[in-house]
Amino acid sequence: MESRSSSGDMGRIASWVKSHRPMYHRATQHPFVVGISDGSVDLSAFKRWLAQDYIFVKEFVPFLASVLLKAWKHSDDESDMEILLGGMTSLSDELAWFRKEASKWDVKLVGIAPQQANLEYCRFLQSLMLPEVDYAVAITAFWAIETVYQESFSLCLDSSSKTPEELMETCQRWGSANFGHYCCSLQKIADRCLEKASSDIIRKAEEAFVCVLEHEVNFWNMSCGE
Ligand SMILES: Cc1ncc(CN)c(N)n1
Repeated sequence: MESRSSSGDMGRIASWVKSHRPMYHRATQHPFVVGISDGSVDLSAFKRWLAQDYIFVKEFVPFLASVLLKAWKHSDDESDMEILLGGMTSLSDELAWFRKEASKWDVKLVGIAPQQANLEYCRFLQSLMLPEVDYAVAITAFWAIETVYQESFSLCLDSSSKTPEELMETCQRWGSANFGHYCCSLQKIADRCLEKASSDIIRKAEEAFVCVLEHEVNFWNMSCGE
């Protein structure tokens, strides 16, 4: 595990992205996303992802509420609340967008069972919602979850990508520069919290980061039908 001193001026988060590069790459450049960006995506995989991600995002709302509660209790910077409240607003938009997108693709959202990888990811979110989980750990996980989607979908907006027109809205939702700025704000919060954290909390935050990457890879695999 890399310490701040051995990573020079780099923040803790950037140093973890560097030290876990292969896993980070697997989560952010998964064949599912590469398939969207080169136009080879299997639309039945996209539809499966859409229905499963709707279930995930519904679980993500109480998780963000728990992060907000921790910020309210423990943060020494009032702007954290503003940034997280902005995140809550975009989640509300996101849920409405899923319903609209599902009707466009004729995908059923009601009565759909979460698949194993989704269930495990949601269980992980629930474990992070416990009051004993430190704010630094929860905000690190939150940053990682949002950032995997930002990095993944921004790949599909590259000028060299061949993303199908009907999937562009999906890619813009998470791949836009705006969403990128939001992820940078989350990274700054996480770095600030980690600067003051004990070595035990830092270790737990790094573990949470790696766990998010593993769950994201499993979620993409599940969407591909594996
Ligand atoms: C599985 C997953 N990871 C991240 C995101 C981005 N909120 C999402 N919607 N779904």
